[in-house]
Amino acid sequence: MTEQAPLRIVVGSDDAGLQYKDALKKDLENDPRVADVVDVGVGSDEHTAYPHVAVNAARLVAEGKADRALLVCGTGLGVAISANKVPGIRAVTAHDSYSVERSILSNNAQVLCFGQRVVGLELARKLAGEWLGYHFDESSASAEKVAAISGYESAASEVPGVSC
Ligand SMILES: O=C[C@H](O)[C@H](O)COP(=O)(O)O
Repeated sequence: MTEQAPLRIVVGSDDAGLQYKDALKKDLENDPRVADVVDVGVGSDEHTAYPHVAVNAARLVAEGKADRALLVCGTGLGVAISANKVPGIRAVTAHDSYSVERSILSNNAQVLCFGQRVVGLELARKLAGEWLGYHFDESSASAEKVAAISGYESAASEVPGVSC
């Protein structure tokens, strides 16, 4: 297996995901597979709504300033929907081991989202640890399908009013 470069990770949450975000951040900071952790908020006593935090995090990934983002809100849904508005970003919500694995190996998703009101903290920590161990294989059969997603994205931005 090829040696993987340590990952640069962005973490973010709204106030509903703050406790998990801080716990996961601590784990990531202590993980040798992680080179750097950037926290885009929220901090305690901060109430920025999830779309702003998620888009800020996703933009760092899209701009190449980070490799992946780990986002938390109440359900993990709002942060994923918001992050997916950033061109080039594939964000998923996943609360089970198989989906977390496939989010990387099938979908090359750069953004993983958890719901603090949905999944237990220890499971979220375990899943985040597993997530770090997966890397997309550009020579796999999945690569063509991921490229097709990107193709639809550029087609939609080039053709005004496209509906399919
Ligand atoms: O998806 C949204 C999140 O769960 C958020 O934390 C809570 O959003 P709400 O306050 O609009 O329910």
